[in-house]
Amino acid sequence: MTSNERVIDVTDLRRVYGDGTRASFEAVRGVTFSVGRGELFALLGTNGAGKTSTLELIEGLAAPAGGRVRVLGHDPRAERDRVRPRIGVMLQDGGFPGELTVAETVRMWAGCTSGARQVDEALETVGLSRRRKVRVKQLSGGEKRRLDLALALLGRPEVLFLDEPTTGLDAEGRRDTWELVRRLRAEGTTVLLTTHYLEEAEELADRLAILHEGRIAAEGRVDEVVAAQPSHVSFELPDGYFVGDLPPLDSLGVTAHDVEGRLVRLRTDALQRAATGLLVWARDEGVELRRLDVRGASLEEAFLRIAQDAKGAGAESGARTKEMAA
Ligand SMILES: Nc1ncnc2c1ncn2[C@@H]1O[C@H](COP(=O)(O)OP(=O)(O)OP(=O)(O)O)[C@@H](O)[C@H]1O
Repeated sequence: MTSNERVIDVTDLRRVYGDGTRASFEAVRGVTFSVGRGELFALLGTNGAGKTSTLELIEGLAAPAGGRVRVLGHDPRAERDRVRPRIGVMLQDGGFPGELTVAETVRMWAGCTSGARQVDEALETVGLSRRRKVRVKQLSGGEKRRLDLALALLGRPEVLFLDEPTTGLDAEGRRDTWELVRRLRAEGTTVLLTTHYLEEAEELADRLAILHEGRIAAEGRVDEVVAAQPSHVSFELPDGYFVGDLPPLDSLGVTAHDVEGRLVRLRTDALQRAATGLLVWARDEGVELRRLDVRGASLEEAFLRIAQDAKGAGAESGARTKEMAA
């Protein structure tokens, strides 16, 4: 369920590390996007792309070097008192005292949260009830992530920020968290999450942005981002045939091809036309296309391509400049 209300609105956001006296680094370089009420927006990106840096600006934990952030219509930093009670934040590392038990940690946190859930309910929600008496330092990495999530949910937030919520969870834990996030979203919670897992974005996100080196390289619904990528067909040339014997490749909608030994790889934006044309040709010739592989574009491919393209273009990557800090 989404609406036109922009619950999160980010315009030309910039973040610079360093104080200008040493080499500074611009980690977020003009990021713009918005998230509607009840929507789940995923920020994807390679290591160091700027996901956490962006999230922290939106959470009001750091001041932007440029641009504008609004959460629920307010500046999350200047108007922290108006924003903080309505949001839930799950950081990458909650940093809770290791000596406290799980239940004590939740109780302590609840003391600072208005309208907090009961401790039992909070632990039940994330599947930690049986670990309530265990000290935080004895929890596994995945259990710590669940505790972080329980604390983010304590105040029944309207807007939930999740920084890599399933890192360190096993497959079942990840599914459980996805289920919980889906439930929260169905109840109307707006969610902004960062993740390394493409499957997680595919499973959960209404829309996503792929960040690369501090900029948004692609944005939209999963199907829109994927549709911008080519599909692939590959097969082995039948004995005695050459590429020139195939039907004209442009008539099949093929945009690029390469040949390695007998293996032919085609790229196309018209997968059905290319596949049908080849199969009809093979049938008419009475030959078999061995090792035939017909593959639609995927989010993974979009992601890898963006990273690769940027690597090719990226002499400026990692540029550290002083003037950016100004
Ligand atoms: N405190 C800091 N001082 C200087 N540079 C920093 C600091 N924190 C992050 N950076 C740099 O900013 C860039 C973006 O980091 P950020 O943690 O936002 O990326 P990320 O996309 O969240 O990465 P990851 O997926 O690895 O968590 C990286 O190049 C990182 O080295």
